[in-house]
This record gives sequence, C-alpha cells and structure tokens, in this order.
Amino acid sequence: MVLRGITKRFGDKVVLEDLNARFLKGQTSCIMGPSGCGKTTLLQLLMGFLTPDEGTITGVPKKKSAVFQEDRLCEPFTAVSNIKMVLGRTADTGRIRDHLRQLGLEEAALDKPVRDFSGGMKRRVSIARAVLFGGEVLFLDEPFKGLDAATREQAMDYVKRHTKGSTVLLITHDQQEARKMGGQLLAMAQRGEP
Ligand SMILES: Nc1ncnc2c1ncn2[C@@H]1O[C@H](COP(=O)(O)OP(=O)(O)OP(=O)(O)O)[C@@H](O)[C@H]1O
Repeated sequence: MVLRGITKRFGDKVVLEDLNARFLKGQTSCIMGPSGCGKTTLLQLLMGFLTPDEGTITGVPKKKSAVFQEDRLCEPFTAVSNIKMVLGRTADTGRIRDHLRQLGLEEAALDKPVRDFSGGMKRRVSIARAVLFGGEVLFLDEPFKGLDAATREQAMDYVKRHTKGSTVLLITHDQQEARKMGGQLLAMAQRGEP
C-alpha cells in the first residue's frame, strides 16, 4: 500500500500534510505518534472511510479486517453470534469458540450476551472477529488498550500467530508492544514538529 503526497483537512484544520508512506505486503507495520497527530485518520483513509484532499493511495487490498478503537459489538448478542454476523451464519462455530478460548475467554462466557462482558473481554471478541474474518490486510487501532499485562501478551501472541504472511497495520502508543509485534515502524509527528 502506497500513499503519495497525502493531505487531509477537516475544515481549516490540516491533519496530514504531504504524507508519503509505503506499507509492505505481508509485513507488520507499527504506527506511533502523539495523540491527535492523525494516526486514526491515516487508517480511515486506507480503509476508504475518508478520502484525501490531495494525493493518491494505491495497492489497498479489497478484503480488509479491522479492530477499531471502539469495540463495535452488538451488546445483546453472544460473542459467537457477534462473530457470525461478520463471517456468516454457516461459519464453523467450533473454530470461533476455539479462537475465543485462545484469547483466554472462558467457555462459560461464550454464550452470554456481550453486554455482560468486561471491557477487556469485549476487546478480545473484536480482535477475534477481525482475525477470523481473514482480510488480506488487518488494521488495528490500539487493539490491546485496556488489557492487563498478561492478557495483552496473550492477545499479541494470538495476533502474531494468526497473521503470519498477512499485511498488518498496528497503531500503538506502547514501545514494548511495537517491539514485540515487530516489522517496520512509522513514527508520525504532530504537524509543525520535526
Ligand atoms: N471527522 C473529523 N472531523 C473533524 N476533525 C477530526 C475528525 N476526525 C479527526 N479529527 C481531528 O483530526 C486530528 C487527528 O485525529 P486522529 O484521531 O487521526 O488522531 P490520532 O493520532 O489517531 O489520535 P489518538 O492517538 O488520540 O487516537 C484531531 O485533532 C482530531 O480532532
């Protein structure tokens, strides 16, 4: 995926200016930078939810998976049902349950509505949903935020294990997380900073 000369404004506010970047196919790229520098905006441009004011974006695969900053789950539905909403009704229930267990969710929780889940449990359902959807590219916007240290390790291992050979873009504020996920690093600065 290649971005050339990307400028994005919201009204008078210029968020990205003449940004050039290349994300290598089949590799993980970590995007870091201060709050408000435009990381989520960059992901939304790549996902096609926003259009640039100037510049071009090429090479974005059609089939995309994403973990957004919000979980975007249907609260009255179970974890398994939430994932089936994306994969289709005929998706392999056993495989979905297995993935949720790999993320440390208890068997007994899987058939409860996600409104009864903790924030960390919801996070893991949205991570499993994105991984199971199996996009050619996986966009992850601070997916491990709010997880305790052990669960975070488990979730990072899970993502690494299931995305070998896929293109992954991860936004994170955590250096350790970026080191563990590996790949290339895109360090973004606030506009006006070097
Ligand atoms: N739809 C929008 N309309 C107006 N301004 C917006 C919109 N989306 C983002 N912005 C502004 O653009 C700037 C960049 O936002 P963005 O969410 O991309 O930053 P970020 O680097 O992802 O921040 P964080 O690390 O806090 O998530 C912010 O000042 C934000 O207020």
